[in-house]
Amino acid sequence: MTFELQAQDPGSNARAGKVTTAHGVIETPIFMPVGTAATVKAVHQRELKEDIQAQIILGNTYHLYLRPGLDILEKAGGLHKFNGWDKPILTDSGGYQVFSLSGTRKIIEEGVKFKSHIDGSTHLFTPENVMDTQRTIGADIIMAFDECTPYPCEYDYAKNSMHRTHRWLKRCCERFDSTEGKYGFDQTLFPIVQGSTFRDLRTQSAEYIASMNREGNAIGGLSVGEPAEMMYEMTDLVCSILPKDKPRYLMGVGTPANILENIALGVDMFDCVLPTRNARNGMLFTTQGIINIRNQRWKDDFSPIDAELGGYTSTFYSKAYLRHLIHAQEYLAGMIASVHNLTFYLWLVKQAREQIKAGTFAAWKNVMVEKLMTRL
Ligand SMILES: CC1(C)O[C@@H]2[C@@H](CO[C@@]3(CNc4nc5cc6c(=O)[nH]c(N)nc6cc5[nH]4)OC(C)(C)O[C@@H]23)O1
Repeated sequence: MTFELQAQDPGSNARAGKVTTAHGVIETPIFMPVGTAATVKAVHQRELKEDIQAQIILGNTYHLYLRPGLDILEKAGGLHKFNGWDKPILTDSGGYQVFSLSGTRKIIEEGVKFKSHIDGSTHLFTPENVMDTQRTIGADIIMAFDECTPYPCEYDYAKNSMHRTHRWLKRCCERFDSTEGKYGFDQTLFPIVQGSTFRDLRTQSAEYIASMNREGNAIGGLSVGEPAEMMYEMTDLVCSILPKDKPRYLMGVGTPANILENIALGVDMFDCVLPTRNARNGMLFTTQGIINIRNQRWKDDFSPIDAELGGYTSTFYSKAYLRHLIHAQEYLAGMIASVHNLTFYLWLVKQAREQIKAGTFAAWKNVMVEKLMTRL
């Protein structure tokens, strides 16, 4: 994987770049639709490619390992073959999902013991077997096995957790660097900065992760309930330490405003379940602001969901029709709303990229953040 820095905004730390992987190019800043269990929920691969114009999607080690399982994924020839997505894929290492999904889990030096949220069976994730699992899934970019420190947490817990994550990272690198891709293409391992909301720990973790000199770096332990200002303070500090010539991936972020603010701080890659999760309950992000389509006021509004955005789904269907589908709990409701919200997120980062290349991002961002927060 390579990263080419193409432009830097004069009024902020925003930058535009190009990541090249075995499955194609990613233009940054980029938003990565979350496709947890081999599917971006309710969205066809064709829509992702043509309407949403997604360039990379996420998969999740925890979910894919439990279902459909590694045997099926290997027989399919990896996740790209299994779900038919032939562009780049990034998989999260599962550490976080073990904490957020599996009720029972136990962290030991070896790794994390947990019970499947599907059938209650017990499993042990270790840095080594999570690397092997991600080799089998076959994502272009894979994440180190880490502990996403919960928020809030005591300083001593955050410090011990960070050091364990650093020891796990060393084991991830050793295992990854001594194995090959299983399907004839190269994969890339990103380490993850932790340190919770403590400046000295974040500095220490960013310095350690930077010293590993991997092809890209991730910022973890954020978007876990901390105030937005704290997220921005930690991101700003970590971005000032991570190398400029490597892509920076801020995990689990976020709202449109969070994304623009973090682009201004120097982040290149984002993922979040918000666009698809909110879509399913009728919360739409539009070029004019946020719409709760369930609201009475859209009952007889036959205008397009978002005429400014473009794209088949947001233009062909009306607000009144989508409101009807949501109230009727029709499957098509989630499908239309998900394609719309993801189209909006990809449109937003594309606009940001254009503004950065034009050198006008900083002022544009401030206007956009205000506008995006408007509740219609
Ligand atoms: C914003 C929103 C709506 O996104 C939802 C829900 C709760 O927050 C999210 C998003 N935040 C988030 N922070 C993360 C940190 C790490 C991390 O430190 N390490 C690794 N390996 N993976 C991570 C994945 C992360 N996702 O995390 C789950 C629980 C996946 O659902 C998401 O609030």
